[in-house]
Amino acid sequence: MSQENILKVENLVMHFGGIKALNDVTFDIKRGSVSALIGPNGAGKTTVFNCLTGFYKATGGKIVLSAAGKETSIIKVLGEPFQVSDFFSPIAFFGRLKYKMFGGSHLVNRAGLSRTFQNIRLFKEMSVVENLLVAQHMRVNRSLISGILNTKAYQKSEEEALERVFYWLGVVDLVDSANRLAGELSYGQQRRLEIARAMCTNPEIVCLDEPAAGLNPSETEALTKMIRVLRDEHNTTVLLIEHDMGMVMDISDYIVVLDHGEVIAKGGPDDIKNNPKVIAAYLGAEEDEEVTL
Ligand SMILES: Nc1ncnc2c1ncn2[C@@H]1O[C@H](COP(=O)(O)OP(=O)(O)OP(=O)(O)O)[C@@H](O)[C@H]1O
Repeated sequence: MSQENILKVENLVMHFGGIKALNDVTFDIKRGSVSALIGPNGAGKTTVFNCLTGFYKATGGKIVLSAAGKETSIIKVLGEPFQVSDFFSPIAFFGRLKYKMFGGSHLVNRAGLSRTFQNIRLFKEMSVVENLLVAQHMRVNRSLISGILNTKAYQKSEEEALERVFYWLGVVDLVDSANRLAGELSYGQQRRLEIARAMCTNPEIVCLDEPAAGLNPSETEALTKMIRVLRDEHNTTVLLIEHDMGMVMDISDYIVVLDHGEVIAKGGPDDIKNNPKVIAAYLGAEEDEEVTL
């Protein structure tokens, strides 16, 4: 994969019984970009996110993440079915067995990809700080012996985790709410906390599922600035699903449009705005009708 692309999705297929949610979805995401996945309701956007982040095991296709200095096949680390050829190659067999036993979405996160959810999923009975500490459990020193002996290395690891918490709370403007329960925060604050939680795992690419849903215009504007900060000051690639077209066109370097589980257009905001197929998909308009997004 070219160094320019952080994510390569090739011929992705996802079936739920008889429902073909995704059919041959192919796109690349450039490192350091803000990209958007858009499309009408039911187009398959969240299903793509769920396949990328390991919540679903795709029925077919390839997803390759180029982060943390290596290429990771997301479908492989989730545990693929055995192939007949594995029985002639012990290396291939044990490679697949390892991921069947120990693979999962935690490895996708460790490989450098994290996400937020369309329906906020915070630990509402825990404080803001605790939510961000829990998110880091894969990165901190988890040795039982070190914990019991409270070793220097253990203390240092805890201090670093706390520093990361306050760093990201600063970025999302929630330092003043650090000790409040997550469930007490306003909707917009909870959305920002979800972003901070995703960023605490130090991802190279973050997938935001409808980050502006339910936000008022000034909150959406603040969110737009925050996403630019992630890209420009933290070198994080951002892939978002969003229905707010004003925000998508304003912030995106690249847009992929899905309809009925298929990619119907890809390109910059100007190409997408004027693409008759996209207009037709969104507005149910005829392709030659004069409608703009
Ligand atoms: N777990 C599931 N089981 C069965 N069908 C599913 C499942 N998840 C998604 N689908 C189906 O896949 C299709 C795509 O759904 P998806 O949620 O990905 O669309 P979307 O583009 O994210 O829509 P929205 O903008 O409304 O969130 C829909 O027909 C949906 O019913």
